[in-house]
Amino acid sequence: MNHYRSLRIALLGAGSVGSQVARLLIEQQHELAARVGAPLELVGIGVRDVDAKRDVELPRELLTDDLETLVAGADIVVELLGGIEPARTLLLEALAAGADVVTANKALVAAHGPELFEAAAVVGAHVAYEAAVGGAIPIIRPLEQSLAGDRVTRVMGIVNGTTNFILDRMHTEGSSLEDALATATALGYAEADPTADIEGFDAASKATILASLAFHTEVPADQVHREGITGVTDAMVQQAERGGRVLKLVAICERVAGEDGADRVSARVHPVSLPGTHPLAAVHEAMNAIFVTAESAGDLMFYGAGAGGPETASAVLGDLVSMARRHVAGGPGMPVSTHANLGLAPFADVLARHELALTVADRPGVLARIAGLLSEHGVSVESVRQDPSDGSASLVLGTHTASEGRIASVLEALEQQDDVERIDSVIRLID
Ligand SMILES: NC(=O)C1=CN([C@@H]2O[C@H](COP(=O)(O)OP(=O)(O)OC[C@H]3O[C@@H](n4cnc5c(N)ncnc54)[C@H](O)[C@@H]3O)[C@@H](O)[C@H]2O)C=CC1
Ligand SMILES: N[C@@H](CC=O)C(=O)O
Ligand code: NA
Repeated sequence: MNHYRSLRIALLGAGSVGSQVARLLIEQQHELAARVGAPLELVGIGVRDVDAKRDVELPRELLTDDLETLVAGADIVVELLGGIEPARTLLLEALAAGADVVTANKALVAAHGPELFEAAAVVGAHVAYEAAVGGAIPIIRPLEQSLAGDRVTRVMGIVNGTTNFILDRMHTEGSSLEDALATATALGYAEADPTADIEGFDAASKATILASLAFHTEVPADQVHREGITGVTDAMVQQAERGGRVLKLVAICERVAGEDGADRVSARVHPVSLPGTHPLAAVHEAMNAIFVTAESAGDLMFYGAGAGGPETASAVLGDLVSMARRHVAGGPGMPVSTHANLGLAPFADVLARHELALTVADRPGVLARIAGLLSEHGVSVESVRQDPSDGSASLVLGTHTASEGRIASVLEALEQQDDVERIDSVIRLID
């Protein structure tokens, strides 16, 4: 039986995720109340246009375009608007009034997390954001709580459903990036502005969040090296396939030892080419998979739906139940841990193997000259493939492990080389 008063839930946004959260809150209200020990009363749903047509039918009397007033009376505010403003201001107002906050907004948490956490700490409230990374996959809570006693060394994986969907369709169906993006958008996976997905901003926001949690360090979003998938061509997809490989967009967050012996954090997002037998190669459609390596726990793998309305709503409701239980039981929100305060490793120091595809003049000694140029920059060649065609040749060079800085200077030098007609592609290799 519930003896606690109803908890007032204000929902901001009724798009792909928000409409599903509203539906589930209404359909499962008795079950949720039993789990929390108090009824969860959806007091309003903040929308732009109360008369807009929606896929999910929502009670008209709950819809309002006055988001400020809605937030003012709430115990828990669930933000599913996306973007920075007005989400940031509304959540700061909610926290200042003592409400807990649940959000799926990785862009906001990555850019303004510390400000929100600080505002929550002042009033003993909490900001929960499980849905912000990996959609339905529990990954925030494992890093924040389950692994709080371990020393995480690496978090790596596929964290953007839209780009995984696109690359998967390019491989399996020969789709174009544009067509596959249109399908991903129709399925509710893409951001309101899908540039965030395809240019890697969304994955970089998630890398910021993962690295900050894993390494107990504030990692500013602009310190995450970011490359999206707009440079991935059909030719690159085919070239990967010829080698039995698959292209994926990955986020890699690592604790690395600097030359002075001090640990630093490296966080980066870019496409990689990995063997068809790699576990990440089996992550299809909009699924996500995240590997966490910790000193005592060893390797852990988290896999599931990284995007989608109902899937993401599951993580939002999980946070909501948890926040609601805290209201019933009492006690302050959990503090955010940034005690390690590690420095950030320069991207130029990151080590990787690369595959360079070049179109070169088909004349004697080219290969030797190019290999010599790489060697002058401290990069050694591990493998070479050459296909002659009409006076020029396509050359695919696999390098041994080299720093990103050395590879950048090799690419600059290749641009100047008379033998090199063009650099067709550069992709990092994962084994
Ligand atoms: N769609 C997905 O698979 C996932 C989305 N997220 C995050 O969840 C949040 C919501 O995403 P979606 O539901 O996909 O977006 P959406 O674009 O489908 O929904 C957002 C809704 O908020 C409304 N909105 C935006 N600004 C508003 C304002 N100022 N006043 C009133 N209404 C406003 C929009 O009109 C839209 O209906 C975003 O932060 C997104 O990054 C997180 C994980 C997965
Ligand atoms: N647009 C995002 C949604 C989930 O975070 C994605 O495609 O992963
Ligand atoms: Na999640």
